[in-house]
Amino acid sequence: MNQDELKAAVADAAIKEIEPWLEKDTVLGIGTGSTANLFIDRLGKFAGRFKGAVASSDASTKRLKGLGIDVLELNSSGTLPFYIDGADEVNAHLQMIKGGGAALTREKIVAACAERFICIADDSKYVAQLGHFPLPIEVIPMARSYVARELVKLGAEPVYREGVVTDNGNQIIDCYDVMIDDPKAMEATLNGIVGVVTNGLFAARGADVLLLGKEDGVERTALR
Ligand SMILES: O=C[C@H](O)[C@H](O)[C@H](O)COP(=O)(O)O
Repeated sequence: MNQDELKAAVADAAIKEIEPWLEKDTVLGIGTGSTANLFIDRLGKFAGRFKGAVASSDASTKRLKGLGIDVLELNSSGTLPFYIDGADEVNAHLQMIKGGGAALTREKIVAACAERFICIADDSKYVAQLGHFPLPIEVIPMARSYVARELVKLGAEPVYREGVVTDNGNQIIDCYDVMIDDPKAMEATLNGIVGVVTNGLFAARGADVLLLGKEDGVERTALR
């Protein structure tokens, strides 16, 4: 199976995981990216059977609406039963790096409001140690150079993702050469730099379930 087929397989598995919970008052949290898109496409056939979705990006909002799924405000949706999203890297503790598509801030907010985070990924995303994928950091534009200097002090090599403006009107710095020994500590340290809006480490709130697409099938890991 190629990578796209593995992504499709985990999207199918995620539908099976949540389908029994699709009732008239169910609101789902929905992620962003190519794997999340495959999930959204499959969710389309259930439009009308559940209340709607909270989306983590303008792109996912557009895709959901195009399939007839109502997109709701997070502030009036309360706690969501599920958040379904992909990852750029995921480890055995279901901690992740996310934000390759610059949607990390809204993803982290919607994930924080969910009872269960279901991560869907092909097995190229599975790593022993986070940090091979450059760690995205969303910054307030006027703080970009300051944040970059602070990142250098931490041993990272920050690179401005030129031309990218997030859905929140901010900018992205990608951090190369950071092997992350303690993801929770690193997440907290990066959050402490003035001007950082969000960093792409999802460690304090990682996933609860990982559906990992492998050549011999979808492997399900549940931590909670
Ligand atoms: O900002 C983007 C998100 O964090 C995505 O979930 C992540 O980049 C994975 O995307 P994909 O499924 O396209 O590999």
